[in-house]
Amino acid sequence: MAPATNFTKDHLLSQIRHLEFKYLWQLLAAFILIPGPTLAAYTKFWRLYDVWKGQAHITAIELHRKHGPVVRIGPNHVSIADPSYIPVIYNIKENYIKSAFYPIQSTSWNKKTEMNIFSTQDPAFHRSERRKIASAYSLPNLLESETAMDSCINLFMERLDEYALNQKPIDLGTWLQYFAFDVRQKAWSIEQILTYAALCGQVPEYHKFLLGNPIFNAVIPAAETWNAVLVFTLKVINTRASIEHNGELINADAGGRDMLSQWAYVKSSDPLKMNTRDIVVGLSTNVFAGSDTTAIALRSIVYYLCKNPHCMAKVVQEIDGADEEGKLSTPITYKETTTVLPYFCAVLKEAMRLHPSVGLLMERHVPAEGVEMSGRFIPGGTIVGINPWVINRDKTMFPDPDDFKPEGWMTAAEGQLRQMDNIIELNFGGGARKCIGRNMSMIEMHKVVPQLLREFTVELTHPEKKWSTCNHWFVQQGDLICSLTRRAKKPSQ
Ligand code: HEM
Repeated sequence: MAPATNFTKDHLLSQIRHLEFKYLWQLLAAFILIPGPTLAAYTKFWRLYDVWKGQAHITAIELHRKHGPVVRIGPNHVSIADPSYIPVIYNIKENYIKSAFYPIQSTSWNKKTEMNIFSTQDPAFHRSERRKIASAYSLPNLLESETAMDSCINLFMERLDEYALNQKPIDLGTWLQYFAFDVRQKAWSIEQILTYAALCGQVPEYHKFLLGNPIFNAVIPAAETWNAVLVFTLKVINTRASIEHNGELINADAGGRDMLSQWAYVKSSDPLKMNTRDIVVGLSTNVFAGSDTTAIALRSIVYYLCKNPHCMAKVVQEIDGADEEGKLSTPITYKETTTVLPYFCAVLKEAMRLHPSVGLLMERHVPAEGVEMSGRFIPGGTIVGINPWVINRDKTMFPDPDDFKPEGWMTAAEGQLRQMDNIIELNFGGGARKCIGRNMSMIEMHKVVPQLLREFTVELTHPEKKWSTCNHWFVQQGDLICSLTRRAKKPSQ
C-alpha cells in the first residue's frame, strides 16, 4: 500500500506545482502580454485622468487601433474590441457580474440608498425587480400610448415654430433634451451626477468616503433635494398623485396608460407585488437612464444629417414622397416610419453607430475560471468590457468606420446586415442587463425626427464648426445651434 500512497502524494504535489505554475504563468501572461499604456498596468489613476479629460472614447478607439482587440486600460481592467465576445460578456446567465462602477448610480430615497435595476450587482435581486416592471416597457404596451407621445411632439413643434417665425438661432441640442425628458431643476443636474459617477466609478472604493458615506444623508438631511432626478420624479408624481411624509404614494390615478398609472394600479390591487419604493425608484431610474441617452441619439441624427446635406436631401425627399402619397399621419407614427421611410431608418442607425450614447466600458467581472479572448488568457475577477464607440468602428464590418454612410445599411447582404445590427444593438447593452427603455427611445426617435424634417428646414447656424463632446459615461454634445425655417404649410392634425 505504501508505494501507492507515495504515488498519490507525489502525484498530488506535482499536480499542485503544475497548477501553481500554470496559474502563475497565466497571471504573468495576462499582466505582461496584454498590451496597453504602461502606466495603466500599474495604477487606476491613468484611467481616472483619461475619464476626467472627457475624451475616453477617443482614447479607447486609438488604443485598439494601435494594440488590437485586447487592451489593458487599468491594473485589473481589460477593454475588448472583438464583437464575437458580445454574447459572452453580456449574456442571459449573468455570470459576468457588473462591476463596482454601477452601485454608485443608485437612487437615494427616504434617506436610504436604494439599488435600482441599473445599479444592482446582484443577479437575483435584478431578476425579481426587472420582472415587476418589464411589461410596461414592451413594444405593444408602449405603442398603445403612442398618442400621449403625439401631444408632446405637437407641443415641441409649436415651440420650434416660435424660433422659426422669429428667425432666431435655436440651441436645438438643448431643446431635444427638453423633448426627451424636461429635467430642468435647481439642483444637481444629471450631468453633474454623471460626472461624479463616471469619475468615482474609476475608483469606486472611494465612494463610501464621498457621496456614498452614510453619514452624508444624516448630516445633510436636504441632500436628496440636490438630486435633480429625484426632485423631478417626485414633482411629476405630485402633479398626479401625492407622496405623504412617511413616503407613501396615495391618490394616484390607476386607470391611465402611463407607467405611473400602471404601477399605481398594481400597487393598489396587490401591494405585495409593488410598493411606493418600487414606483419612485423605477420612475427615477427611467429619468436618469433615459433622458440624456435619448437626447444624445436625437442630436446625433440631426447633426450628421446637417453635416451631410446630400443625406438630408434624401431623407426630406423620402418624407415628402410618402407624404404626397398620403402615407403619413400627423404626427408620423412609429409604424409609418419603420415601413415607409427606410432611408431615414438607415440614417438613424448610422448616426447611432457613429455616436453611441454610452462612451465607457460596460464593465463586467470575468468568472472565477478565467477566459481566453482573442488569444489572450484573462484571469477570473478581471474587469472586462466593450465600449460601443470602439466596436461600432470595427473596420471589418464598417469599411469607412469614421464616415457617415447610411447607404451601407441599405446595401448590406442579409447576413452582413444581421452582424451590423448585432454590433450597434450594444448601444443598448446586452443580455439580461440590456436597456429596458430601448423601445421607448426607438419609438420617440422614429417619430419626432421625421416630423421635425417634415415641418422645418434644419441647418447648422455655423456649418463650418464641429460640435463639442464630453464623455462622462454618456457622451454629451454641445453647440448644436441651428436655424429653422418652416417648410410648407403646417400639416393638419
Ligand atoms: C437612445 C436611448 C438609450 C440608450 C442608448 C440606452 C443605453 C443603455 C445601455 C447601454 C444600458 C446597459 C448599460 C450597461 O449594461 O452597462 C442601458 C440600461 C438601462 N436603460 Fe437605457 N438607454 C436608452 C434609453 C433608455 C430609456 C428611455 C430608459 C427608461 C425609460 C432606459 C432605462 C434603462 C434601464 C432601467 C437600464 C438598466 C437595465 C437593467 O440592468 O436591467 N434607457 N441603457
